[in-house]
Amino acid sequence: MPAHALTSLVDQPVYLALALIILTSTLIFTRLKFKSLSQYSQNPLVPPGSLGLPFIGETIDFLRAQKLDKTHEWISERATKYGSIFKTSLLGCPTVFMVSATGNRFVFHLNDNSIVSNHPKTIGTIMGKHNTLELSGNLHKLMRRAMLSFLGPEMLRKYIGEMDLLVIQQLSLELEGKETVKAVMLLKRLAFRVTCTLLFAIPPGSEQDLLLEDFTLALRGVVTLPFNLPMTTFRRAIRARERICNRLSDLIRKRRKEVKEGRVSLKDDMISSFVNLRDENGEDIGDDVLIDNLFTVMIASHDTVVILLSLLLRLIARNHVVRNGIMEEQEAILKEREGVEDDNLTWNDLHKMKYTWSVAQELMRLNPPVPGSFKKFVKDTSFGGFDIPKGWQVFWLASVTHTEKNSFPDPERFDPSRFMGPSKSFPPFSYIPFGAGPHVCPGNEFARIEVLLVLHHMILNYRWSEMIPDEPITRDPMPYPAKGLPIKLHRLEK
Ligand code: HEM
Repeated sequence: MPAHALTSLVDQPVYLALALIILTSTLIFTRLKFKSLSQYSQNPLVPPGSLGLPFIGETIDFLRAQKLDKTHEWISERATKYGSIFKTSLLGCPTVFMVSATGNRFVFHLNDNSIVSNHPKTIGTIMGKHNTLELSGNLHKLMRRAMLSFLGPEMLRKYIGEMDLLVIQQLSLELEGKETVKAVMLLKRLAFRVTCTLLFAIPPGSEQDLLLEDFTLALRGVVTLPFNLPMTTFRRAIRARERICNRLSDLIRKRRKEVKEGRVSLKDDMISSFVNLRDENGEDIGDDVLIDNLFTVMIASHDTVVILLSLLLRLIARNHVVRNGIMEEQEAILKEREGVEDDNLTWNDLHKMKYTWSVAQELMRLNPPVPGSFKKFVKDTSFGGFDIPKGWQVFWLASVTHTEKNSFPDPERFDPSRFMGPSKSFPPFSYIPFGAGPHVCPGNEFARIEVLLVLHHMILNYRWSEMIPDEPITRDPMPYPAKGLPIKLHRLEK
């Protein structure tokens, strides 16, 4: 899930002039708004820090740091200078950073009347205005419950075998006979296939392929400037979103009919479980809400899992200790399965993958796939002796508390054993790769299973090495290997 987006310029040069005019008018308008928001900085009790240049604030500097994978340093520098709560200004809005577990707790515990999501316009447009992250109150609870009925342990146990089969099929389709492959693209196709097949019951084949094409176009719209003009990335993304929504709308209609005729049960897939949802007054909640929420699941289950898996494959290629540890654990599981009738991995097998998951957890500590996101205060509030005015935003972020010395001794060291054994507990809100509070990720278990299955089959069948030594991570804004992680494959003899 993107933390924020403002990194690429409009892609058609003919629009540059027009874009500048729109940008200038937006700047003038936003500057007025900014002026009224930043006047609060005269208040000596607002957090210390610098609002930077008028309107632009520190946005350019922040984006540059992000692109170079130096966000952590950017924040730590200011935290050292001003303390664990400081102000800056990003994207035309005074912004507070709270770099402590207590700051995280404060932000995640505030209720809907005090704080709301504040994603950039591109995200709202592409995910839809009813997307789960923007919802609050009863409607949010209703949609989350419906999602969790599919993403909770009871259902996961049911479809582990199916997910295992899908992973095996997709890996053999992608890797059979290949000596090199771009891992990020492979993982994107795999993750999309798993979500569509298991959660939406859209069978693999041409329909999924067409959806993936549109999905890829739509995602590009999240990380561009929001100029809805012909031939821009944003316009193409909006069109792609419309086609996906039409398809989801057809599927909702079809499933509603099938459920009514008793041909499909509400427990068969997420779309079926959505079709009969009613609000607290028994009213239909509208297909537009259902569509936006299904599309949110499609997006939320994609880059997150792909980033984690890409970074894991990169790590395994680089670190022999980690590779050997995972290999040993997975071989032991394979051995224990000898003579077992069930062809596919089970819930029980996954629970034995403790070291493998600890590696993933430690990787998410140092490189959270969702580094953080914006929320906005809708009421004047105060924290740690500072006033935070209504209208200011806060950027909650995982990465800094993930390297807090008191919670994680020797924080820069990669050490999966932090997550193993009974004494692994960290202070609440210090480790938050899946967020926290009312919007905490409902797909964390689904993600865990998908990641473990892919690693199991990859490590037992292949050895791989990076084709670009020391390929860096870039944040555009998601933390991906900069060149898509091309790898050289060597199939292991059985
Ligand atoms: C490694 C994988 C994943 C990571 C690191 C991750 C992380 C997160 C984070 C940090 C949030 C909170 C965002 C916020 O508060 O602004 C979130 C929300 C969400 N995630 Fe995940 N996620 C992952 C996988 C998944 C998967 C596989 C699914 C679905 C199958 C999913 C579905 C969602 C949904 C629907 C939300 C919004 C929840 C709400 O607003 O109530 N995520 N995720």
